[in-house]
Amino acid sequence: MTLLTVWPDDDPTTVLTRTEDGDTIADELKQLGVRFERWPVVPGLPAAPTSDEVLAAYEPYVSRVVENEGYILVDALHMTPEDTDEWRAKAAEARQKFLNEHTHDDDEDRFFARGAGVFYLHVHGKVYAVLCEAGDLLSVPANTTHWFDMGTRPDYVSIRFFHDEDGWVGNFTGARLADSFPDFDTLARR
Ligand SMILES: CSCCC(=O)/C(O)=C/O
Ligand SMILES: [Fe+2]
Ligand code: NI
Repeated sequence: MTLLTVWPDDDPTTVLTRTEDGDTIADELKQLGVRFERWPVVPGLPAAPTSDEVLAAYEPYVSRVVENEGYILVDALHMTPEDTDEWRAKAAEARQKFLNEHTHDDDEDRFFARGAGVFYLHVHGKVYAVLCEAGDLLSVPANTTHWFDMGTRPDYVSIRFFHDEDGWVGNFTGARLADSFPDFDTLARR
């Protein structure tokens, strides 16, 4: 289940909000300008799908977001566990990059077609951790300070939407709050 946990940004031991209720999560996030939606999960995607396979499966939903939000580039990323040291090294490197707090000049719309990941939004002196699971769309507005944890064994397929041809560009703040707050493995284990 999707999970929202909120802490003061200077006290990861004090939980201000913890909810798995989709409507409550959507309402809380709306106050930050963040869109949260749930789409029906399409079964039968390959373990390591191509972008085209993922986009075809979710075509009507993807088209609606593209039309409503004016996106010009859409792709799908996947992390599919492999039992090799090479894969584990690649996964650890990918994880570390997104654990660094950053912003984007573009909105960050992500739909999870499989698996899970946690977006940590650092806004108004609080940290909002959204554990997204398959079927969740999260739209983080441009310039929102955040980090992302895919966990120690990343396993997800995510559709990404962009307003320009440059694709993913992160502006790193240099902060590393990720080391103080419960990580993906901890939140997903509940
Ligand atoms: C779930 S897609 C990979 C994460 C990403 O693109 C990002 O910017 C996280 O903050
Ligand atoms: Fe990001
Ligand atoms: Ni691949």
